[in-house]
Amino acid sequence: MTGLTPPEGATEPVRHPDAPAPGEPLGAHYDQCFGCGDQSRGLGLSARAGEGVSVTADFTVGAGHQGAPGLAHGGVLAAALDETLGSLNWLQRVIAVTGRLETDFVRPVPVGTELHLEARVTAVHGRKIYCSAAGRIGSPDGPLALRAQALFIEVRVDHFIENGRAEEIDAALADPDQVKLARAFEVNP
Ligand SMILES: CCCCCCCC/C=C\CCCCCCCC(=O)SCCNC(=O)CCNC(=O)[C@H](O)C(C)(C)COP(=O)(O)OP(=O)(O)OC[C@H]1O[C@@H](n2cnc3c(N)ncnc32)[C@H](O)[C@@H]1OP(=O)(O)O
Repeated sequence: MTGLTPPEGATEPVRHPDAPAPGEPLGAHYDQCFGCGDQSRGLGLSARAGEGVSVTADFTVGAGHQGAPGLAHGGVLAAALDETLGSLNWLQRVIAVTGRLETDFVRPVPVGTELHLEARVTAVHGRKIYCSAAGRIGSPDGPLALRAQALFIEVRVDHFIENGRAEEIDAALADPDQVKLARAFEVNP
C-alpha cells in the first residue's frame, strides 16, 4: 500500500472553466521558485496547459544540474517532475502540495538534454489529487527517461503564510500580483 492508488469513490479530475487554453504558457507561480522561477541556479522550467487536466513542460539539463560527470542528478530530475506535477494546479485552480512522489529513473539523462515532461491528474478524492508524469529525451516522442506517480494534497494559502519564513512571506504579501495569483486559486466555481 503506497498511498498512490485512488481509493474507491475517487472521481475523474475536472478542468476548471477558467483554466488556460491548451498550448497556453502557464508562467511562474512565484518568481523565486527553484522549478519555474527566474533563478540562475534553478531549472527554468516552462509549462504549458494541455488537454483535459494535463500539462507539458520543457527543461534543458545544464552543467549545474550534474550528479555523475555529464549526467543529470536524480534529485534534479525528480524536482523537474515535481514542478511539472505542481503546474497541474493551474488547470484545476486549486493550490496543492506534494504529499508523495514516486519516481522511476528509466535511463540516464546527459547534460544538454532537452527533457520533455508531461503530467496529468488521474483521479481526485476529497483533498487528495492522484497524478502521473513522464519525461522523454529530445522530443515529446523521444525515449522514456522518467516516470512518476504522485499524490498532491489540496491546501489553503494559509499553508504558506503559516509555514514559510517571514522574510519571504512578508515580501509576497506586499506584492499585489503575488497575492492576486494566490487568491485566484481559492475561488472555485
Ligand atoms: C500570498 C502569500 C502566499 C503565496 C502563495 C504562492 C502561490 C502558491 C501556488 C502554488 C504553489 C504550488 C507549489 C508547487 C511546487 C511544486 C510542488 C512542491 O514541491 S510542494 C512542496 C513539497 N511538499 C510539501 O512541502 C508538503 C509538506 N507536507 C505537508 O505540509 C502536509 O503533510 C500536507 C499538507 C501534505 C498534508 O497535511 P494535512 O494535515 O493538511 O492533511 P493530512 O490529514 O495529513 O492528509 C490529508 C490526506 O492525505 C493523505 N496523505 C498525506 N500525506 C500523504 C503521503 N505522503 N502519502 C500518502 N497519503 C498521504 C492522508 O493520509 C490524508 O488522507 P485521508 O483524508 O485520511 O484519506
